[in-house]
Amino acid sequence: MTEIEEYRKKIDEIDQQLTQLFEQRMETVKKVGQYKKAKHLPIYNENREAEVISKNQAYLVDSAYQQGLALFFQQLMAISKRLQNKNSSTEQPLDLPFVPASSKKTKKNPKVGCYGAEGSFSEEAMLSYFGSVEQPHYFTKFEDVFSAIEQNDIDYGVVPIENSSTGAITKIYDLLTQYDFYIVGEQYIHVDQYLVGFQDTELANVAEVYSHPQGFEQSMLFLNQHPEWKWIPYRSTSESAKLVSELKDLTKVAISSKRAADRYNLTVLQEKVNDQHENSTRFIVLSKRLESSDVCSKVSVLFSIEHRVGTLHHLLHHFAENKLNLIKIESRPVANEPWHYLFYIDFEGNVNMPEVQQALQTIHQTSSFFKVIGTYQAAEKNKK
Ligand SMILES: O=C(O)C(=O)C[C@]1(C(=O)O)C=C[C@@H](O)C=C1
Repeated sequence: MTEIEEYRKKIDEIDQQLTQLFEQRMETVKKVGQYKKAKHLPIYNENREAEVISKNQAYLVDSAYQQGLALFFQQLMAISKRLQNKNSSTEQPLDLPFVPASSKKTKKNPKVGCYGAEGSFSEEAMLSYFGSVEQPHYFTKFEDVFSAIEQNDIDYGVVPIENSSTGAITKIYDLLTQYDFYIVGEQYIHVDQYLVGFQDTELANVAEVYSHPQGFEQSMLFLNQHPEWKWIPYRSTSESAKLVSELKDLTKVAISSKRAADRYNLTVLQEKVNDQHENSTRFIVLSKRLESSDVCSKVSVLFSIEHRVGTLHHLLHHFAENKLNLIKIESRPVANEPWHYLFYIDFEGNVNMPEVQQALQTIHQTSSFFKVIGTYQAAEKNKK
């Protein structure tokens, strides 16, 4: 027998013992599960799990294995919880207030609104998503879209949530926690920013440039070439174009879409001033109701966890365990609780898939706060 064969023989013997012990442990875990079911106790017991890990770490002779052993027991207990869950009928399926979704094309004259004015990127996203909209509503501030949904002035609201160059639009994430709404759709829009003004405006005479902070942020390289210009942040890029058009002052320009320039009779002074050529924004469609159908291929959840080492790792692990592809994670501070965070996760799947149900169930049990904030059809990313 070669040296490696001898080692492997030894490993095989150890594995056989481990397997026997694993089976014994699972049989016992099953009994604990039955006990918990009878006594209406929750499956997940955070303190007991911490105790199992620390107790066994203390048995180690070589402390270099501490972390590895902790991971080993975390995995083992994750298997236990799955087993207990499977054998327990007291576990309520996640109580999600779904309404069956009709196709977005067949919705009967919904009242729809978007952030920004006519000519805005949000309007473009709204029209791309819904096809056409009868009497669209326009809102100056992100929050206005949310309160219009709240007051039933509109059934659906379209807002930007993320830009490919500048990242998350954090205000929207915060509003998603403040309002109890759901994401029912998404739309990507290719974004090119334009410097717009009057036909007779000369760049050398410009004193002020108006835009939404996102417009400035996406066009930094261009703006840095004109350090003498004063940046005036305004409600949205489209409203900046509208304002410049109304002010009729050749020293004032705006950064906006070409559509907004056309809408407010302005001229393009400089094309595509955005830093990154591949610049696109992801918009979400919000509603008071959680809609779901077979075509939904993406799920968004919001949760918070205990402020302890390893909790996030432990929770994210449930996605991998259920072979679910995580698309995005975003964290936002919890209001009035310094250094505590809310996590937003988008992942691929449909809520009817058993592995999605399983992951949602476990995350629900493991997190201190949990909400499914949307199920929807993933949109095409490279929409120009
Ligand atoms: O001790 C329990 O309460 C169990 O259900 C067993 C077990 C384990 O596998 O050790 C499983 C899940 C709990 O979260 C804690 C521990």
